[in-house]
Amino acid sequence: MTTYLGCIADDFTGATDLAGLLARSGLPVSLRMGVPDAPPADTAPFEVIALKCRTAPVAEAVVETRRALDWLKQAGAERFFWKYCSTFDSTPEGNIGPVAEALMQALGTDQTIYCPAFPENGRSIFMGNLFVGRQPLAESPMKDHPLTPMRDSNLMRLLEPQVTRPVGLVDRLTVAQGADAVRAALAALGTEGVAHVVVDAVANGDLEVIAEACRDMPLMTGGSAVAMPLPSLYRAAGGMGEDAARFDPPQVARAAVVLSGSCSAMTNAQVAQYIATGAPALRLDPMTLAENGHGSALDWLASQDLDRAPLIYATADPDAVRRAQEALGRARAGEIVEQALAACALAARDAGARRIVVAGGETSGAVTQALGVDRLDIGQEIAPGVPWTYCTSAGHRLALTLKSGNFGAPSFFTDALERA
Ligand SMILES: Nc1ncnc2c1ncn2[C@@H]1O[C@H](COP(=O)(O)OP(=O)(O)OP(=O)(O)O)[C@@H](O)[C@H]1O
Ligand SMILES: O=C(O)[C@@H](O)C(=O)CO
Repeated sequence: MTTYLGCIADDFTGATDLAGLLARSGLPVSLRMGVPDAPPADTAPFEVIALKCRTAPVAEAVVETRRALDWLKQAGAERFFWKYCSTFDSTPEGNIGPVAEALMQALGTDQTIYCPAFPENGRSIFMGNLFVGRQPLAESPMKDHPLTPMRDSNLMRLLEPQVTRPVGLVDRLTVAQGADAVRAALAALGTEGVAHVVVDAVANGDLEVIAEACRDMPLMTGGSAVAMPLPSLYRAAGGMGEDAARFDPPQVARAAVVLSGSCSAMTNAQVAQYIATGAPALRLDPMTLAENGHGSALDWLASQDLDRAPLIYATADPDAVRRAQEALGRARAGEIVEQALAACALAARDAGARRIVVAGGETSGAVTQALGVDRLDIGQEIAPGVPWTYCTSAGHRLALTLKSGNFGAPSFFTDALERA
């Protein structure tokens, strides 16, 4: 099947978020975990490749995204989307800007847009400043993120040190005038040599305007929501087969496990609420893991009734995360936890778990890699940007949900388990 849009996501929860929003169109979306080794076959109109490169060294992220681009080109895609976090998570070195520049160069294009807005999840952009709910990004809980603390809310200032060419803005006043005004503003910026354009959006209507204005750009970049209108726009333009069947989720056994490595404020609330329901829960402490390994977590898991969906979590408040990072280093603390949760996922699968709920993008990357999952089919959305997905791991059909740190209601874990 022709691929209309080739998407590259910088983490695994971000990729399921994007795939879930594209799938709202009813058109088939295929999500590949990492760049497939085999050349494209059995492709969908919307292909998403999930990478784990949000916090990778810049050179590594550029190489991986270029490989993904080549695969998507081979699949026939002519337009591309670079998906990063709706809270613009990146280190001062990158990787959002350097990857965008590398993709632009490979595609021979001089301009792209940056629109991480996701109004349904409270992310809006006004005058180039990103808000999380009513708080500027740098005053939101994102200031304490374990890997990418966000200490500035201005997207132009965040992007400038990451790119070599000029950065500009199309503001909300222009977006409010419609797609032609956005196109004209982009063209005017283009004549001034502005390659990287942040575009304001505060509501889904703004995203529809922006998508309409930018749908023919070789490369768009942003959060998932600005891509959401694209399937309908491409379908309306004609030429897209209507016969592609929507994915029909399989029945999976009830046995489940919940694995949480996200330390976001929302995941902290979700863990607390799930424990309050009486669910069995085990807290992992990075310092203890560093000293003793994760054997005792596996022993605990082996003693659990998986029909009660036990929770294993390293989720902690910012002070506890800081203490662990001071003792072990930021990257090492993260890795130890990711390895432990990945080992728990494998053990749970081998013990019969067929529904696995994972919280956190890096954590999801570690878990899906451990499970050897290379492709996910997109099922029902549990919360905006968090669908159930289905895959095969060691011959077992599994339902997997990869929850972005900040997404979902406080009742998310129960909500998820009630819906698959
Ligand atoms: N108690 C802890 N102390 C230090 N680091 C931790 C702790 N618990 C988890 N981590 C690490 O923090 C990181 C959390 O990142 P992750 O991407 O999984 O969650 P997130 O950023 O909230 O999710 P998303 O990227 O979807 O928004 C992981 O590397 C995880 O291993
Ligand atoms: O855009 C978001 O907020 C999420 O899809 C994400 O990328 C979390 O890692």
